[in-house]
Amino acid sequence: MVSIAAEGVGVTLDARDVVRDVTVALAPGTLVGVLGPNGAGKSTLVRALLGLVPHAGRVTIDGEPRDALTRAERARRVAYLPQGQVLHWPLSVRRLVELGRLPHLAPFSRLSDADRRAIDRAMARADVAALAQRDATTLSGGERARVMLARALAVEAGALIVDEPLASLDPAHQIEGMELLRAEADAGALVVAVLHDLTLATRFCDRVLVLADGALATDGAPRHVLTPALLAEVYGITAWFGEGLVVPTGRVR
Ligand SMILES: Nc1ncnc2c1ncn2[C@@H]1O[C@H](COP(=O)(O)OP(=O)(O)OP(=O)(O)O)[C@@H](O)[C@H]1O
Repeated sequence: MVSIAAEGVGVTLDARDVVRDVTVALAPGTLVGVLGPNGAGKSTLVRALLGLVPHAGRVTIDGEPRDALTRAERARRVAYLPQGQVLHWPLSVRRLVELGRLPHLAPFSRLSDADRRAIDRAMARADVAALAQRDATTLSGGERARVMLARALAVEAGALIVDEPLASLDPAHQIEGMELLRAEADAGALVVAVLHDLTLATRFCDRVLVLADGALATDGAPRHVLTPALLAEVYGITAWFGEGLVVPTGRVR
């Protein structure tokens, strides 16, 4: 069980405040969507939580200051799938997913049976077992996205932070991806997912943080906070709401 809390987190890049004074407490067993328009600061916020970008304010993991944990300890507690990763080396898919076990390995040690089982589980859950021997640089965008998700799952961390994990996935794999994140949360993990799809966020997330211009515009259960007024204000769109669907229908003039 892993919890993450941010207090007054702010990020300034090129003299611009791209994340502004964000305070949130993220509990184990929840699937939290991070929403907001392009450039709102979603990726930068999750990178700040992970300590990958210098920031103002405080971040704690399980109540301990994040920076008091070693890099390996952080990596074992919080797995991260960055946005749009590019692969440079011709590794097999299996080898790539194996990299997810690195935080668990002592220097120069080999994978244990437990590591291999974790890799098998992650590959099965992300539906990439059939790709195991493929050169990862030859995968389609959607296949690559699922392999990267498998690598993050292979960590078997208590918290999983995924940045646009559904990008390039076909509709069936998008739903499967969200079901998988939901199952992780139901099994006790804290899952934080940067998302663009309002319907999937509404259907699967317990809570959404909506960012606008770097600041939290709202934070709560999607069905309560994703209102026509909020979508107009934050995204500049109109939307049709019904049966758990939120379908953008036009732009606010
Ligand atoms: N290294 C950087 N230097 C300067 N500005 C940056 C840097 N990285 C990001 N930004 C800017 O910070 C803002 C927030 O970027 P971020 O990637 O966090 O947005 P986002 O909400 O994740 O967007 P998207 O939905 O397009 O992925 C953007 O305006 C971006 O151009």
